[in-house]
Amino acid sequence: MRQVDVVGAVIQNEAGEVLCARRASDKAQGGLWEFPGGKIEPGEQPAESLRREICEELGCEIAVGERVAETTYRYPHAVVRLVTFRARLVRGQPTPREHAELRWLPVADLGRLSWAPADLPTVARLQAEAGVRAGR
Ligand SMILES: Nc1nc2c([nH]c(=O)n2[C@H]2C[C@H](O)[C@@H](COP(=O)(O)OP(=O)(O)OP(=O)(O)O)O2)c(=O)[nH]1
Repeated sequence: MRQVDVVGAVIQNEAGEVLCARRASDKAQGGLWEFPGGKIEPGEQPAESLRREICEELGCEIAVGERVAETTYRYPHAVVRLVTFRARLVRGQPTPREHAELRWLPVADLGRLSWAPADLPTVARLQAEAGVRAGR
């Protein structure tokens, strides 16, 4: 089965809210929420791919920080290895060029969205770090 390496950005604003992006309905995992990002192209370093994808998808610039989580998830169409990184905006404001919707949410509320399955370990990690109890 096709294996894809994907990077996702956990972008937080000054209030600590996390930028959540809803996938367009015509894509794989359409309508589900994700951390914006995309596939690593051959020869790219993960942080480089992430900066490129955010620029293409959201029209802004980020600085990439430490890794949050890494998961491998077997979807019907491919095996996705997702690595998420903390990131902060350094220029511009995120604008949805490819996503159906963008939303800033407090970490405690992330569990209210329907996430792509590969993203759930990142959500759990962020909530554990913030001391949010499961099921809230
Ligand atoms: N960008 C991103 N993709 C994710 C996340 N979680 C997750 O399961 N995915 C999946 C969805 C896609 O199958 C794949 C990433 O694809 P992508 O966003 O680069 O591209 P796409 O669906 O437009 O790709 P394509 O196959 O149509 O070229 O990883 C996530 O948090 N961010």
